[in-house]
Amino acid sequence: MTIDETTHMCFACSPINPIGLKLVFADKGDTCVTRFVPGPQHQGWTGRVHGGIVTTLLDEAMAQFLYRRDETAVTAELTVRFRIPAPVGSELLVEARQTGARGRLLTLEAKACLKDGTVVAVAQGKFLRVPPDALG
Ligand SMILES: CCCCCCCC(=O)SCCNC(=O)CCNC(=O)[C@H](O)C(C)(C)COP(=O)(O)OP(=O)(O)OC[C@H]1O[C@@H](n2cnc3c(N)ncnc32)[C@H](O)[C@@H]1OP(=O)(O)O
Repeated sequence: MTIDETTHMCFACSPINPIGLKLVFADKGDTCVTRFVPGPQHQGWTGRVHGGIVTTLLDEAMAQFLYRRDETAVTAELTVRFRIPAPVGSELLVEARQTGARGRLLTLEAKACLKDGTVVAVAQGKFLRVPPDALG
């Protein structure tokens, strides 16, 4: 399945969604990676990035890992551990990798780090394969 870059409006990765994060991904070894600098519009408590935004980064990195490997799958379950507050204005490095596959169930993990390597949050994701036409 290939996404039409000119029309898709994914909040996380569309280049044309006006309020989206506009994430750009790359494969690095056995991981899928992206970088994001959260702005003041992404905060929850003052100065801290909203946990939902951090979760979106982690979820999308895992989803992109699969998409880039021709898997059509959706997030079925997601667990996030927020280790430290993510400061507004500091670049986050996000990477995802696959940890398993059994039938339709694919398991992945992702982490978001500051530039110095400090881990901000980690996630475990379960994704279920669906038919390509289920994703429009
Ligand atoms: C390019 C990137 C694009 C961006 C994408 C970003 C990622 C996303 O946001 S995806 C959107 C968010 N997620 C969704 O919308 C998913 C919503 N949920 C669904 O569509 C369905 O519940 C779906 C497809 C996950 C499962 O439904 P369905 O296909 O009917 O399967 P279902 O019958 O419930 O389960 C099938 C099997 O999987 C198992 N299963 C289902 N969920 C889980 C789970 N969380 N953990 C373990 N097993 C599970 C079931 O137990 C069942 O096992 P078995 O066959 O042995 O009985």
